[in-house]
Amino acid sequence: MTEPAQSRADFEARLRAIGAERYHDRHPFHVRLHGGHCTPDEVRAWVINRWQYQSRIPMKDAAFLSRVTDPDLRRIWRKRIEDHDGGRDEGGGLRRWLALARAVGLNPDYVASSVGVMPATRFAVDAYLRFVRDMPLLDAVAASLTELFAPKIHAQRIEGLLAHYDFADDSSLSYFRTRLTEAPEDVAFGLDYVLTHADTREKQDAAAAALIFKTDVLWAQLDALWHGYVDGHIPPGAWRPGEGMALWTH
Ligand SMILES: O=C(O)c1cc(C(=O)O)c2c(n1)C(=O)C(=O)c1cc(C(=O)O)[nH]c1-2
Repeated sequence: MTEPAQSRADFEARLRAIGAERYHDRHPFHVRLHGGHCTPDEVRAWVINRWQYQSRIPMKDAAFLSRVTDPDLRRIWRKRIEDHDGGRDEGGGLRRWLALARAVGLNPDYVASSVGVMPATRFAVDAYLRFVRDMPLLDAVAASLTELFAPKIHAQRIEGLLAHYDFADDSSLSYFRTRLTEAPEDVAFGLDYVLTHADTREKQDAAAAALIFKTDVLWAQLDALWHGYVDGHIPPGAWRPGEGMALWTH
């Protein structure tokens, strides 16, 4: 027998509890990064691998849009692609991420090529893209709700990086500052969508499972980073310190 649906408030509390327990702000790599304990090469490895996630986000949002029949939903959702891609002249989040790459001494063209990304990162990011392409739209929106917890980690990151690393300044960290205003708008819509459309216990369970899946996508990327660059087990083909550096730093 299926259980009755949870109330809106209880279901929201359930989703938030998933973040409190499983979001990647609790991962030891982020504690190390924000606490100033990463070596410059560990920071570079993070920037290179995280590019894979950033660069696929607009592709997963395009996959989502390609399945939406409601023009109102498409109109709201397409902002996400615009935030990351921006206009031809000013660019968007992706270009801001490459400014961070340059600030940590990497050649942005090397980072943008994704050549040095670890296999585990590719698999995790690809799993997210496929999930959004293949699963019910409600689950796909629910998976994006990790962004509920992102403003906190972005604020911690700005503070931690500014306090501990020479490369950190307003321009190199502009990606995170911009997300502080972009993400809350997206997530307010996404949360309302999920709370409204998950109107049976079965759909609520599926949405909660989607959010857990997404926290795993994020966590697994940092596990791989730790294994590769803190413990020193760099997989074949992945970036090795010294590769992909800018010819000059500023
Ligand atoms: O720095 C982070 O910890 C972090 C996490 C997440 C997230 O929770 O998925 C996103 C972002 N940043 C981010 O910048 C971003 O644009 C973004 C989009 C999405 C998504 O699932 O659509 N998540 C995230």
